[in-house]
Amino acid sequence: MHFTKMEALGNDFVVVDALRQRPHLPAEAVRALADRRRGIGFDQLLLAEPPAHLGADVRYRIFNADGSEVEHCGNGVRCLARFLHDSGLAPGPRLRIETEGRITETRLEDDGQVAVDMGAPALEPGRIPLRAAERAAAYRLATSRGEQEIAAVSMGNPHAVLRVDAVDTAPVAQLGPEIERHPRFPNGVNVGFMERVERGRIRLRVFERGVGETPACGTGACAAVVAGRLAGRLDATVAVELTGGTLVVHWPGEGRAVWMTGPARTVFRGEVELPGPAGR
Ligand SMILES: N[C@@H](CCC[C@H](N)C(=O)O)C(=O)O
Repeated sequence: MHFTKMEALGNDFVVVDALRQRPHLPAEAVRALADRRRGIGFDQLLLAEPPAHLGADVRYRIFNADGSEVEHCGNGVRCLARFLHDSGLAPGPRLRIETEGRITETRLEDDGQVAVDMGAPALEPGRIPLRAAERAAAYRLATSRGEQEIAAVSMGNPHAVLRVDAVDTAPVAQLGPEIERHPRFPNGVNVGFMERVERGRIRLRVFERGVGETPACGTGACAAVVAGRLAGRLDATVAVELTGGTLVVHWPGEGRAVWMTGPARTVFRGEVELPGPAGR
């Protein structure tokens, strides 16, 4: 299978062109390829397929390193736009990319950055999904470290956002996996730890569902800005400083789309033998 290894702020991807090849990629093959010693290594595998929706340039599917298929990936969609452009599959600077049930518009900027319209966030518990009687600005979750207050946001995929005083000492490794699989989130959840620095700047670490802590998470950055804006603590444009670098997120407010801008880069291209039925 031919593939392209890409990264955005250290969040890394294997992009597979399934327009010109037809790889068979069951969950165990994705897990084997994700292995950083025995495979290629990545946070997500992105599969570019022919679009099902009229007016879309391409459809793409997203698989976490644990083999689970998910709904959206903010850094991934920027890498996919860069891949489609650089490989000549969609040469224009503006693309319409189809993911599960939504069209995402991307724009390649003159300075090499990629901007993406991430759509409007969903905040109703049923759409996240979160088990809660009604929508609230904050929910209380029982954890082994006591009750935690979280905001819950769907950017197409589910996010819990916790406010912390200092992101460097936040209990990401302890609370991340616990909240990721908390019974209140029936589909699991990505967990963001957000430190507000000023109205236009936050620091963020994200424990990604199906992966673990990553250097950057695009949908996580958007969810954190939405949560901070709804709490009245952030301006419409925010620099989100993640471990791997900075994303700029712009959200005018409820009912409006979130825009995110940041880098997306090809690291190398390669060919890999797909793991056989016995995983060899
Ligand atoms: N890296 C991502 C998010 C990928 C999906 C996530 N782990 C999930 O399970 O929803 C991003 O940049 O948004």
